[in-house]
Amino acid sequence: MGSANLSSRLELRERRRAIPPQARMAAAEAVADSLLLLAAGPDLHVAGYWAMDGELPLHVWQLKLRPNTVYCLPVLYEKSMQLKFAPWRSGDPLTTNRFGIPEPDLSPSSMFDVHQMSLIAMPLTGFDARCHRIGMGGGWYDRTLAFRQHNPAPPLAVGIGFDVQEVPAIELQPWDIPCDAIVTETRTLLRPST
Ligand SMILES: Nc1nc2c(c(=O)[nH]1)N(C=O)[C@@H](CNc1ccc(C(=O)N[C@@H](CCC(=O)O)C(=O)O)cc1)CN2
Ligand SMILES: Nc1ncnc2c1ncn2[C@@H]1O[C@H](COP(=O)(O)OP(=O)(O)OP(=O)(O)O)[C@@H](O)[C@H]1O
Repeated sequence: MGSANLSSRLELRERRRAIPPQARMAAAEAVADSLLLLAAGPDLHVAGYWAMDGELPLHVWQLKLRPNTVYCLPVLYEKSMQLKFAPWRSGDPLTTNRFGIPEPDLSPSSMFDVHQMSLIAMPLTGFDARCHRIGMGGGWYDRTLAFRQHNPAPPLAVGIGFDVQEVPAIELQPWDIPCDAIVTETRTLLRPST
């Protein structure tokens, strides 16, 4: 996750939680429209997340997706310590993972591998103008997207966060996978090409 230490990660999570409900709802609307512009093709598989701990909610985006786009949630696949992606629609059964986050209740064989995804929206704890990200510290997205170190998109890796989560500069660690884009309630940042 770069140079941010534990206390700044906690501080950034605190900032995220402090967003008032109305601003949070408005942000969910704005981010939905920006995400729809980023992934516009037919028959897409896209991944969101079940927002918790003040994360920017993606339910508006999910509701606005084209009918042939498959919305998925991340699932912890302990065998490889990577994420798989499971299709989920409102009403489908859920279970909870070891962090207490809801996951679709499906067998791993019905889940999608990262290579089958077109776009993965990742919750940010912090980000900088170069599209470097700080996550929750588990390394789940970094391990899952490690092949992107040497391969182009897809999947497009899109960080989602509020403007207040921006920090001056995040130093990349060798395993860090930068975002291709970061979407906030006011902006879409595209990663500089160098
Ligand atoms: N909504 C959401 N889903 C997600 C993530 C996420 O950050 N947000 N993940 C992103 O990687 C993955 C899960 N990784 C996670 C890693 C750490 C913690 C976490 O809350 N750690 C707590 C300690 C929780 C505990 O052990 O009981 C903490 O640091 O306070 C959560 C998720 C996949 N799904
Ligand atoms: N490709 C990888 N191979 C092996 N271990 C990795 C890899 N990527 C990350 N890790 C491990 O994960 C740990 C946490 O990484 P980091 O602090 O960057 O997480 P994060 O990016 O904030 O979390 P997340 O990716 O879940 O949002 C690292 O210390 C590292 O040990």
